[in-house]
Amino acid sequence: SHEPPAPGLAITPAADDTLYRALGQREGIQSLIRSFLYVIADDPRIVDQFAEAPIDRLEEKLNEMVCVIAGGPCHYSGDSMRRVHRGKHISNADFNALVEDLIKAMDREGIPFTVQNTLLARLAVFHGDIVHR
Ligand code: HEM
Repeated sequence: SHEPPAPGLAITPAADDTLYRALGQREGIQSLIRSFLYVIADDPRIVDQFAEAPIDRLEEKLNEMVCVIAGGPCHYSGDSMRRVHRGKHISNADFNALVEDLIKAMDREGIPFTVQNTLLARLAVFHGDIVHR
């Protein structure tokens, strides 16, 4: 019999809420995630990989995840990054495309460069749980 796979990196709260406030709290994050999903929907490099994804759930879980890692008063109720992306054969190119889409969405939302980089750094730690799983 097999052991269940390790869940991967936990989605843990930030030490303080600086990033959460810089992103415009719950409303700012909601607006960002909405823009992000529109940019992905318009990206021929990766949109097909989301064809069967439950978009309402994805939107909710992305909101929760970004809120938590930004230090906001939220709870992440989704699955681990390793579990949710397992078997999807996501490549580095896919990952980079998604990061570019997030940057485009952050630009549209008027999020300053330094704030963008802080969020990207906190998401980058999940690369190993998402790519080639
Ligand atoms: C930093 C990068 C990423 C983050 C933070 C992220 C985050 C998430 C989250 C929070 C969910 C929802 C989890 C749940 O429903 O419990 C999800 C689902 C999903 N992600 Fe990602 N993701 C990333 C990269 C990618 C990439 C590069 C792809 C493919 C190009 C991808 C494809 C998907 C798909 C298809 C789902 C839906 C899974 C399903 O329920 O069928 N993700 N992701």
